[in-house]
Amino acid sequence: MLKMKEEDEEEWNPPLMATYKHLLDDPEQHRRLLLDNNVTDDDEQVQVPPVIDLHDDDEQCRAAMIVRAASEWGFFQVTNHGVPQPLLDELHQAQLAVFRRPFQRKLREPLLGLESSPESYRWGTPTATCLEQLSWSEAYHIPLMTIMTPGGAADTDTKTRALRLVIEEVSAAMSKLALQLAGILVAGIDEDEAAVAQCTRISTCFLRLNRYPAAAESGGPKALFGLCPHTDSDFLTIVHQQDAVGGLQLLNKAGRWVAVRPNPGALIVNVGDLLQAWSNDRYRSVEHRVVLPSPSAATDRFSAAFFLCPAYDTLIRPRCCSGDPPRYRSFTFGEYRNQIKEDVRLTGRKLGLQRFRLHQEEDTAAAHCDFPSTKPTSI
Ligand SMILES: O=C(O)CCC(=O)C(=O)O
Ligand SMILES: [Fe+2]
Repeated sequence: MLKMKEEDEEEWNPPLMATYKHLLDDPEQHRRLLLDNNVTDDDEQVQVPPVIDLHDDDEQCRAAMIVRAASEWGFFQVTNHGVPQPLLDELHQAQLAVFRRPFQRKLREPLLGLESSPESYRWGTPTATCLEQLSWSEAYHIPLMTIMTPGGAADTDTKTRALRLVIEEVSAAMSKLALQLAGILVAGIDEDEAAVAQCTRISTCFLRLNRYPAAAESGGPKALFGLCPHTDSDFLTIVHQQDAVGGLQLLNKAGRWVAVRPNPGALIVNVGDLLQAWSNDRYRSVEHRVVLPSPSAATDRFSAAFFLCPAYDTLIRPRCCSGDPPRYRSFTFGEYRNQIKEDVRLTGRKLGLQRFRLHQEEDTAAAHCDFPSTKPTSI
């Protein structure tokens, strides 16, 4: 009986439809989303971010490809990345179960049953005043510190312990990969060994588990953002698209949204704001978004993203080469994070790097804050 209830969609879907009905029912909102934002999930696959085989014997060539992709695209895909496929499959299964818990439980219960559980659950966009600001998704934000801190979980059940273990293993494998890639990117700019160490402390890293409910659930054939356009506020991100349902798109240099179709066996890597500032714009933190799968797909989309962040007191100081003037003032990660929170609170938007630019130029403003509120959202 309980099982049947848990499997009832009405029980486990967040009330997105009811909460945002006023926006969904407004044809003008849809017109703006379709025309101004060109939201469609069937972008031609005219370009694909480079796929880099990390087993390639030629280490120098591999590093050069990574540096080039980060400069030209801000995005690339890696194969033979060292995160075991069975582990990723296990995470996917665990994620299905996690999101198929009753909504009220997701709101109230900490995911990992830890005594101090800073992991948080987000659904929709509490501050959205138009469809362009609405992310039709739910997510768990899990700081690595949570799972690395021993103790406090002794009284949790077997399922929760198993979940914690798989999250721990994925985080460990992804952080190893992220550190390896960050090392290559940092070395591409700065020979100083200390620079690598400075940017790659993992105390503030986090894993995010995303679920994008099928568009059918939104009540019809409407285009919606699963995740609003944004840049990541970290150093480097690794994303696993867990199934064949696409939707991730990036804004290319020509200002065109390009679909990043799921590539089985590949992980997606993207440059974050901190790496862009640190590299004085040689690496690009590009805007990206998730568009909901077409209603005909009628399938939820799942992804997991690992965010490599430095310690809050790490100073991000642009590394300039050959007389290039610094384009940003130095700032700490903590300062950056607080500024984003403040901007979102006051304006509803993340202003990001443009806040720290020394010479105000055009900059893309993302509408989405990628740091969740620390409190679970209520209806
Ligand atoms: O779900 C995805 O493919 C991308 C997720 C993402 O961009 C994020 O969580 O910041
Ligand atoms: Fe992102």
